[in-house]
Amino acid sequence: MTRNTDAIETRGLTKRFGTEIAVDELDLTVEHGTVYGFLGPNGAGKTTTMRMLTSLTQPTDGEAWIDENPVSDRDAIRASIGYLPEEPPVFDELTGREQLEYFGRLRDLPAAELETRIVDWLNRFDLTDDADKRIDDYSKGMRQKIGLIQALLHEPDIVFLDEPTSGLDPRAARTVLDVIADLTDHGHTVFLSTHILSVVEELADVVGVLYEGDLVTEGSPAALTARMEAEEGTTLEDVFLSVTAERGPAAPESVVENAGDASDRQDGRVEDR
Ligand SMILES: Nc1ncnc2c1ncn2[C@@H]1O[C@H](COP(=O)(O)OP(=O)(O)OP(=O)(O)O)[C@@H](O)[C@H]1O
Repeated sequence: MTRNTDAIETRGLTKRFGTEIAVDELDLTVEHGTVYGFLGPNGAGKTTTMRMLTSLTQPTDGEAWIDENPVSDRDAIRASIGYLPEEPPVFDELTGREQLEYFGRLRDLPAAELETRIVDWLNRFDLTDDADKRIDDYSKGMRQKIGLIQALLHEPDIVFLDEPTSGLDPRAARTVLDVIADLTDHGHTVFLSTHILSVVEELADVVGVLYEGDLVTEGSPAALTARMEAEEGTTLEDVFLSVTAERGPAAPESVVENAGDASDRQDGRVEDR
């Protein structure tokens, strides 16, 4: 893929629910063919951001583009994106295979091609033997696998994954990580939200940490850990705990103002925005 535009761009993207600000003037740029690891504590605004980027909820303010198309233009971005939300959107009364066939038809995939892809994906996720069972008889992990296949079936340029390894056994989780690596090898972009930091450490080109709707730090995993001063063995978990530490009276404004410079680190906190 040789395009000059970014896969995802947001400027001042904001979502309010009543008086609560879930996402606060978010500026993000995600390049094509990369994995963006989107971290943050519970309630930080990650899902809300992904729902705005996939056109499932409208921003209160600001703008966002997928591959140069504004997210408000749902038809324009539909073919380019795949989304695995926290709860996979599946019909309990269908079998796994029927669910994927239904979804593939919605995406206008030619019948023969659709069948080939379904067989391949079911096989890859070890679901072939259960493909003709109703989804309401599936385990959480099996539903998750169907949701993930559904997000990838139409081979979208940009994939949004919310906790993709949730409920998966170690072998299936490894398959997911391999799939994500394959996607970027083929020029696709992955926007990945997870609480499993080892996944991000392994896969992400860039990590952004959201805290109370603000992007409090961003960089490659190596750069973020290096920024925590030259402490041997600093992990992404240390960075996460540092930048998402409760903001209270003991956290002076200057920490935020001087952000980005490890020498300005105070109270064990590092912020670059
Ligand atoms: N539909 C809604 N109505 C009201 N408030 C909402 C709604 N959706 C989200 N929120 C609020 O917005 C904030 C961000 O929620 P969001 O689900 O985006 O967080 P998250 O980072 O995805 O959290 P988690 O890691 O727990 O999934 C929270 O305070 C949440 O209560």
